[in-house]
Amino acid sequence: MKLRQRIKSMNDNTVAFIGAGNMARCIIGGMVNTGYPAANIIAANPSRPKLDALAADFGIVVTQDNLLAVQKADVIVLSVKPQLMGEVCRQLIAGVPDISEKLFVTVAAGLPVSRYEEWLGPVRLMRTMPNSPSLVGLGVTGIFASRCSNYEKSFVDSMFSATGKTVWLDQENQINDITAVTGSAPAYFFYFMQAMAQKAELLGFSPDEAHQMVVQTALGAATMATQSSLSFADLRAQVTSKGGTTHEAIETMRNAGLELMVADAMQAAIRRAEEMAKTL
Ligand SMILES: NC(=O)C1=CN([C@@H]2O[C@H](COP(=O)(O)OP(=O)(O)OC[C@H]3O[C@@H](n4cnc5c(N)ncnc54)[C@H](O)[C@@H]3O)[C@@H](O)[C@H]2O)C=CC1
Ligand SMILES: O=C(O)[C@@H]1CCC=N1
Repeated sequence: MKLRQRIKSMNDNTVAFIGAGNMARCIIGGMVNTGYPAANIIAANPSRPKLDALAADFGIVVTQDNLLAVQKADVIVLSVKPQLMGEVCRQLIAGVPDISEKLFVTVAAGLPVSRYEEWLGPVRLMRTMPNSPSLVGLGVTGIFASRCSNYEKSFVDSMFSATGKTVWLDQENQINDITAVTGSAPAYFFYFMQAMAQKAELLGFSPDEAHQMVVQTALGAATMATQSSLSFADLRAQVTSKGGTTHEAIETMRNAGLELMVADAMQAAIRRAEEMAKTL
C-alpha cells in the first residue's frame, strides 16, 4: 500500500506505462510538457522503435522488460490493447511479488474492474477512457475508481488533467458511455471531415486545398462553440439563412437520417464495449 502509506509529493511517484503506443505517448507527452519529472516515467514495450522515440522526445526511461518497469513503479498504467491485457496481467502477477502495493490505471476499452480482479486480485484500480486529442492537450478522460484513496484519485486526476479535461464517473458502466461520447469520437469527426474533403476534391479543389479548408472550418466551428454560450442548435441557426444554401444542406442531412445514424453509431460503440467485457 505504498501510495497510501507513504504520502509522497505527487511528482515523486514513479509511473510505468505497460504498452508504449499511441495512447501512452499522448499521456506521457502531456505529463512531461506540464512539468512531471521525466526521470519518474518509465515506458515498457516489446519493440525498440517506439521506446527510442519516447526517450528522444521526452527524456523518459524506457525498457523492453515489463517486469523491470513495474518493479520500479508506484503507479502502473496498463496501455496495451484489450485483447493483450490478460496476458500482460498474468505476466505481472507471476513476476512482481509486491503487486498489491501498486496503483493500477487502465486505459483499455471494455474490460471491467471484475476482469482485472480475476487476473490481479483485489488491486486498487482506476478505469480511464482518454481520447486522442490528449496529444495536443485537448483531450477528455473519463475516470472510474475502484478501491482508491483520495490521494490516489487526485494523483490520477492531475495526470490526465495534463492532457485536457477529466470527467469523474460514479458508475462503472458510464465508462462505456463515455467511450462512445468522447473516446471513439475523434474518429467520427475525422470521418465527417474526410467525407467533406472528398467532395471538395470532386468539385476541383486540390487535396491540399480541400484538407486546409475543411480543417480550418472545423477548427473555427469548434472554437466558436467553446467561446459562445449558444447551444449547438442556435449556432447552427446563425449560419442557416431562410431559403438559403445551408438550409438545403442541413435538410438533406436530416432527411438522410443523420441524427438517428449518429445515435445508432454511438450505441454500437457501447454495445461493442459491452461485448468486449464479456468475451475478453
Ligand atoms: N487510440 C485511442 O484513441 C484510444 C485507445 N484507448 C485504449 O488504449 C489502449 C492502447 O491503444 P493504442 O495506444 O491506440 O494502441 P497501440 O497499438 O498504439 O499501443 C499498444 C502498445 O502495446 C505494445 N504491446 C503489445 N504487447 C505488449 C506487451 N505484452 N507488453 C507491453 N507492451 C505491449 C504494442 O507494441 C504497442 O506499442 C487500448 O486498450 C485502447 O482501448 C483508449 C482511448 C482512446
Ligand atoms: O477503438 C477503440 O476500441 C479504442 C477505444 C476508444 C478509442 N479507441
